[in-house]
This record gives sequence, structure tokens and C-alpha cells, in this order.
Amino acid sequence: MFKKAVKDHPGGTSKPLQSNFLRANTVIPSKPAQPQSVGVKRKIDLTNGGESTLGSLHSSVYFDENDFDDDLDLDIDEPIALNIPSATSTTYAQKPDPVTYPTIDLTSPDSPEPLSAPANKPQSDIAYPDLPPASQEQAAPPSSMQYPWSSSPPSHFQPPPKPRTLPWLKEAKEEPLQEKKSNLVTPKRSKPAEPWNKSASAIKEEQKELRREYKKSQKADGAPKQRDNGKVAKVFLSDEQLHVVEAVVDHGKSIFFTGSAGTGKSVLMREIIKKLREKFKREPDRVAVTASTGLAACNIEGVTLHSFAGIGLGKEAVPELVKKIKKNQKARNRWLRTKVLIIDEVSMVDGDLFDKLEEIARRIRNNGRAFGGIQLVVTGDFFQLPPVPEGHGREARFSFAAATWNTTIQHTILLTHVFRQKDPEFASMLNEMRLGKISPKTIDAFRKLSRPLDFHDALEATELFPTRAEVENANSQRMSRLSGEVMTFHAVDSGTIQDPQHREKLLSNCMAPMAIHLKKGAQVMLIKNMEDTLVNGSIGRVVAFMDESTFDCYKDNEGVFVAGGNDNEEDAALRARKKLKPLAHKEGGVTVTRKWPLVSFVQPDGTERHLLCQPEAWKIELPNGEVQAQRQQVPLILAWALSIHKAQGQTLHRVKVDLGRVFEKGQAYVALSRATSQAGLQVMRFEPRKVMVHPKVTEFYSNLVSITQVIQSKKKKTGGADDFEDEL
Ligand SMILES: Nc1ncnc2c1ncn2[C@@H]1O[C@H](COP(=O)(O)OP(=O)(O)OP(=O)(O)O)[C@@H](O)[C@H]1O
Ligand SMILES: [Mg+2]
Repeated sequence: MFKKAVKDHPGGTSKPLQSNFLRANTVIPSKPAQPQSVGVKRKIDLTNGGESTLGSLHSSVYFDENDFDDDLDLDIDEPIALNIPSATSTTYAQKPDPVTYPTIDLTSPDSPEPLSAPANKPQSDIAYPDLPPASQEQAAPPSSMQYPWSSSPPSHFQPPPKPRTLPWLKEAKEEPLQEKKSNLVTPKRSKPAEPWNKSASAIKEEQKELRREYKKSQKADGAPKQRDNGKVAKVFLSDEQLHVVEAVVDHGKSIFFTGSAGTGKSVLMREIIKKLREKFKREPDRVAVTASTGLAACNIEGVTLHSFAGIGLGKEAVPELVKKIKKNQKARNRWLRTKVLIIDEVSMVDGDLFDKLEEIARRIRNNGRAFGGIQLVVTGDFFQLPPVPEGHGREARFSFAAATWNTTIQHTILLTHVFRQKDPEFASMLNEMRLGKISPKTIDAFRKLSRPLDFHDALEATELFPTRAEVENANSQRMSRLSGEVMTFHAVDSGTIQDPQHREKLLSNCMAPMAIHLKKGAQVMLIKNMEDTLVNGSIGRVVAFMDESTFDCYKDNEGVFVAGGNDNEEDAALRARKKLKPLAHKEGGVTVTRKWPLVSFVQPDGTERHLLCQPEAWKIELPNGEVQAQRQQVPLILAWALSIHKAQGQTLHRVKVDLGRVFEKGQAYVALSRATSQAGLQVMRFEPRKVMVHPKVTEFYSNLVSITQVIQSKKKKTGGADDFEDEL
């Protein structure tokens, strides 16, 4: 049975509610321009080293004007002055905003009532903001308004009829709140004038056609399949992760799951997407896979949120955006057909954009429920990359501060088990860094990591840089030191977008470059999951270039080649070719084939694996299966150096970071948290002041508790039974 990450908050009955409280959620919203007045906060287990790491902040993101998928500029060229007023940012040394932690420490085994409110408080531990009661006559404020924020119609501000708890299995008994309101907020249908209001049979017919097209495209697509290719070992999800899958797939909940770097958010999201695709296998366009940036979208074979929405840059007011979408049949259909909307790397989604999309969804779908009834599955870590400010001196709003965040997201789940760093001491150091509260002991420990790494093989640590220019410079310097022929591999691009420039722009966000120049000896990173131990992020060295049949022969006779002398792989390949020639003649002639890089990867256990890196495919795919753009390229990039933007999401065994170069919030934490161990991390110029945390993010996370804590506290209350559903 699914257990919620946090206790639901019963709604107050005497005070008016604002939209944020209409749904059970874990986050106690703050009230801008007012001091924090939350009565009781639940505390994350910050003391639990390695179990819950928090982080710091970030670099800028923006969406390109034409395709909204271009995030090349995230590999920053120039240090950018922070647009965040100093009052809102804090360094490691400063305490974040005064935060009143609960009188009961959830992490303490002695806490008598871990999740209950203090005696002098009413049942609810939420301090409800003093907003005036919403009235029917009130016009809905524009979505761009900061506060009282909501672009929702006034009905969204109505309090629930009774304290809402929404446990999964009780839900059937409860009246769906949003349903009741829908007649208040759903715009009147005017069928004849609105061709997008198609009849059910017309939509069915359209979907049949879509399915046919999708099947056709699947068959016609000869590109190597990444999904379900059986090459990569099955992931065994942890209990925490399984709870999320259950809530999303079985219970259809709108969920935000979060956690520090390395808690398996991406692994979990891939699993959820797989499961949802199985659930909707007859209607693939029901699941929309999106992410905030082009790179993140490309990593999960989706599109950017802007692209999905069909809103261009999305700067206009909602009515104009709705008009724009209605004129674009494909975009309109996407909105109408989507049942589940996935948003990855949500920390970079602007709060205003979130509100606009929520309103657009309700309007286009003629459905007054939150997000027009679309289930949202959202993930990200707000301690990593923030949304980019739009200019005009306006600070970007985090999406958790969006007016409609809490009416949309039913449950927030905090993942606490860190998979990436197995050493609890290291995980705890990163945890402190994430929180922006670094102890002298941890500062010392990080400073000790300035020594060179001690590995005795040909692989060097990958150096992470904040700017693209530094990366290109470092990689090309290393390349020029190698002798030997340069082999260039050009990508083959295709897709439904015919305009080559537009397509190229979309594909420029892929990890795979349009052309890659390699030499024997080049250090490279694998950018696709190939096998259990050969995964996205594996680092290796090019040892030869050979064609497939030579490689087969090389593979089959590796022992003979190795026994044949001390020569290198190139010579071995030569011998293999010689061996192959007569064989080929026997079969009726030699076929001239292309040579691909043969790469020797060092696996986590120190052993070597050779892989002939033949082209793989990257797709930008719409929910209906239409592949807008596809790139086929060898799955490698140069890896002596990598930008922090491109390293985001990666797991690296050998990393070198010079914090003196880091200038943006989040860069330090993102960079250091790529490493799997202290032995594999070199940190130069460690300065605690480089580690900055946004107080709003600290506040947001301080109101979350981990699912494990909730289960434990409930167990205590129920004398061991881990079922706390009846208490919710
Ligand atoms: N259930 C699991 N079992 C074993 N390993 C796991 C599991 N979940 C994740 N991992 C491993 O942990 C590492 C980090 O996972 P992942 O990249 O999904 O974390 P993340 O939360 O997305 O981190 P980031 O915030 O840095 O992107 C990866 O090497 C991944 O293979
Ligand atoms: Mg990730």
C-alpha cells in the first residue's frame, strides 16, 4: 500500500483558505512580503548524513526565441552578475531566514508525538495566511500577479467543505473537490464557434489515425532503440522509489518528488515513464514527457515544456497564449489529449510560467480542475538550478511559489537515500554543502581534497568548468598533444521538422554533437546507457578505430591478440584485418565498411571493457510519437573537460573542480555532487563562501519530511503497524 511522504494537513474551517490549501500537500507556502509565520514546521532529517543531502544553487537558463529548446547558453560564456538581491541570498556563514523548527525533532527517537502540532496550536500546523475570503464576483487576477498570486478563478479559493485528507483508498468515498467547483470555473462551451471542441467520435477517429502513424513511425524507424533494448540491467527500485511509482501509476496522483543529488530521481523518472507508457500503450499521446531545458528534455526523449505547450516564449498574457494555441491544431490536440504531464528538472521552470500553463490547461480543456484535470508528475531539486530571471530587474520565481503549485501538486515526496555516494561521510559533507551550513571539519575535509588523484591508469579526472569556452579550450589542448590521425564523425539528422536550421537548433541541445573529432588516445565519455556497467557517464579512452567485422574478429580472438605480443590495440586490429581479408574473399569479396571508435572503458571495479562505439539515436519526440528531430551519432563526447551544465545529472568516478572559477549559485554543489567518492574527487580553492543557498529554497525544504520519517513516526503511533492510512 502506498504511504504518503508527508502528513496531509487538515484544512482549517474557520479561516478562509487560499488556493494553495485546497489540496493536501506537504509544503507550507510562504507569504511573500511578510515574515515567515508558520507556526510549526516539520523538519527534514538534516542530521542524517548521507540520507538527505541539500545543496546550493545555479546558473542561468533561458529559452530560445524560435524553438524554445535551445539551452546552449547554459554553458555560460561570461560570468553573469547575479540578479538576486543580496537580501534574498545567503552565504554559508549566514543563517537562513529565521526558521522556527518544530518543537519536536522528528529525527529524535525520543520524540513523543513526531508529527503532531504543539499544544497551543489548533489541529492544523499550517499558519493560514490572512487573505480576504474569495467571492464569486471577484475577477481572477492575471496570472503574472505576484500575490495573492492565483490565476485561478475565485472558486479555487473556496475552502473545502471539511478537513481534507485525501488518503488514496479513502478517496473514493470523498467527493472530488475540484469536480464540484468545475461548473463555476469552466467557461461555457460554444460548440459551433469552437472547432477544437470536437465530438468524441471525431477525436476517436483522430486517435486511430495517430496510433496508425505512431506504429508506422516505430516500424519505419530503423534507428537503434534505446528503450527496452534489454541491454541495460533492470533497475531494482528502493521502497521509497516504489512508493512514488505506485502513487503515480496506480493511484494517478499528481506528485512532485524531490531529493538531493544522487537520490535516483532520474532513474525513478525513467521507470515511471516506462510504466506510464505501458499503462497507456494503446494511446501513447496520453503521456507527455517534458523538461525545463533542451538538454534535460533530450535526456528523457521528450520535448521542452514550452515546445509541448505551443506557447513560443510564453511572455504574453494567458488569453493571447490560449488564442495562439487554438490556432495551432497540433498544440491544441496535445493539450486536449494529455492525461499525464511529466516535467523533469522543474527547478528551472519559472513560477509565472507554471501558473500560466495551469490556466491554459483549464481554458483549453474546458475543465475547471487543477491543470484542467491533467495529472502532473514533476521532479527536480530546487537546490540545484533555479529559473532564469526574465530581466527588468525581476527575480525569477521558483515554481513551488507559483499560486497554483499547491492546488496542482497533491503530494510532495522527498527521496532521502543517496545512491551516488556510498561513503556516508562524503554524503554528509555534500549534505552540509547543500544546506549551506558547512562545519569547520567539513571545510577541512574538502580542503584536503586539493591533492592530485592517485590512479594508475591512462584515465584522467574529468575537469568541470562553468563556461563552454574553458571546456573547449581544455579539450582541444589535450587533443593537440596527441599524435595520430584525426577521425571525424558527422551526425546524421532527420525528423519531421523539415527546416534544417530549426531542426539543428533543436538538436543542438543534445549531448551528441553534430561532429566529433577523435584521435587514438582521446579521453571520452559515453553518453548513452549501453550495458549494465557501460552507462551514460562512463569514461574511457579511444584505443583504435575499426569496422564491425574487424571488431567481431578482435573480440572473438582477444586472447590470441593479447598473447601475440605487447603491441597495442591498433596493431591487433591490423592483424585482425589481415586475418579477415582471406576470409572475406572466400565469401565473395571484401565489403568496405566504416570504422568506429573502439573505446576502452574502466569499470567501477577497475576492470577494463572494450566497446565499439557505433551510432546511437537521440530523439525529440512529441507525445503522439512524432519524432520532430533525430540525431544519429557515435555516443561519445570528449571528456578531459566538461561544462557543469552538461555534467548536471551525471555520475562521475573521477572529477576535478576548481572552485575559484565557480561564480554562480548552485555550480559548486552540482559540480562536487557528481563525484561518487572522495578518492575520486579533487577540489581546488575550496571556499565556503562559494556555497550559497537561496533562503526560499531552504524554507521550502524545511517544511518537507521524508517518507521514511513519516512511516517511522506512524509506526510509533500505531504500535508497529506501518499502515497510517487511517490517520490521514
Ligand atoms: N534503485 C537504485 N538502485 C541502484 N542504484 C540506483 C538506484 N537509483 C539510482 N541509482 C544510481 O544512483 C546514481 C544517481 O542516480 P540519479 O542520476 O537518478 O540521481 P538524481 O537524483 O537524478 O541525481 P541528480 O540530482 O544529480 O540528477 C546513478 O548511478 C544511478 O544508477
Ligand atoms: Mg538527475
